Amino acid sequence: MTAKIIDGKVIAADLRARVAEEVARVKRDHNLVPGLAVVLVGNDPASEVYVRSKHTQTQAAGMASFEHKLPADVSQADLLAVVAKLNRDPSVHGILVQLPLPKGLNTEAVINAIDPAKDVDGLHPNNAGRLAGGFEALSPCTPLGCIILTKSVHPSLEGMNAVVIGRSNLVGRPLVQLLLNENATVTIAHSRSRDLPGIVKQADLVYAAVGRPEMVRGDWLKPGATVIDIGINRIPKDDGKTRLVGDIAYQEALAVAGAVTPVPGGVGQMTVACLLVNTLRAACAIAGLPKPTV
Ligand SMILES: NC(=O)C1=CN([C@@H]2O[C@H](COP(=O)(O)OP(=O)(O)OC[C@H]3O[C@@H](n4cnc5c(N)ncnc54)[C@H](OP(=O)(O)O)[C@@H]3O)[C@@H](O)[C@H]2O)C=CC1
Ligand SMILES: Nc1nc(=O)c2c([nH]1)NC[C@@H]1CN(c3ccc(C(=O)N[C@@H](CCC(=O)O)C(=O)O)cc3)C=[N+]21
Repeated sequence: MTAKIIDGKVIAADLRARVAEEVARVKRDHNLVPGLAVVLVGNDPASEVYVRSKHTQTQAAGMASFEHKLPADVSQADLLAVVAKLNRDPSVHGILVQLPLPKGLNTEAVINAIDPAKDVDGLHPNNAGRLAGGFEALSPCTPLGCIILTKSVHPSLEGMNAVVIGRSNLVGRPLVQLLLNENATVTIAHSRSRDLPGIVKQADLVYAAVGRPEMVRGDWLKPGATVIDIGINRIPKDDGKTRLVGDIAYQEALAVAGAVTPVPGGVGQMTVACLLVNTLRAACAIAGLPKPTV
């Protein structure tokens, strides 16, 4: 058996095209140009790659893109002042502060300072709490992308056994909430879980958001399972360059699973596309317009 490869590139491109159509519509009918501001502190090369692709794709969708690069030694007060300015700026509808922040900065205070209406990362406690309560909320982009990729294989997740490995505020926890909203039965695993292979064996849907290269082995999987690999790990190659691998042993998974997402070309593609969706949604909500159809 060889698993279906879920093509994040194609699904993300389709989503971005639908966002671009809606952006053109709100521009034409309401003179509204959704704007996304990204704040990058320091110069982590991986973050710079992500921020650049976000910038290109935001503009390609017809939205405004603003970048704020701050030195790694920026003070907490100066960073908070940038956030406050973006909160007040009417051309900005989405604010993303790239994480992790350099040591010495208080991440929680920075997230709390973002206007929840512009919190396109869904990290502000208002949004995280609303999501956990089952209320409408801006939800984190990576989990949103995971749900879309899963539904490309299983249009309904009702009653399926899902295992989420990882419980971060950015990925694992919000993914659990979105899966509950889809009526899946959800198990949450983490570094203190016992018998992870045994837990994964029960799952129709496996989500790995750990940050450990190829941790989930093929023989952990239930045959036919749908496997969504969220991990992005940079591994050194012999030629001095690096390659990306996920948290799942991809070649092994292909032989056992029903469907698998590749890394790169899977979840990462969806994260950026969903950021555009959230920015469009935030812009419409702030402007008092009806919810967009994407
Ligand atoms: N594709 C994309 O768009 C994105 C990819 N990522 C990638 O996803 C991965 C996870 O990111 P993030 O959630 O931010 O990472 P965090 O480091 O915040 O969280 C990792 C989680 O994995 C758990 N964990 C660590 N070791 C083990 C283990 N041996 N067994 C089981 N669980 C373990 C931790 O458990 P505990 O809570 O007990 O410490 C924690 O909950 C990374 O590779 C990151 O690069 C992240 C964001 C977006
Ligand atoms: N506030 C905040 N929000 C985030 O959503 C956030 C963050 N901080 N910090 C870092 C992580 C990581 N992340 C990725 C997004 C896209 C790709 C992506 O586009 N990946 C491509 C490949 C990129 C490459 O080749 O390097 C792919 O998987 O196909 C990867 C990783 C968002 N994150």
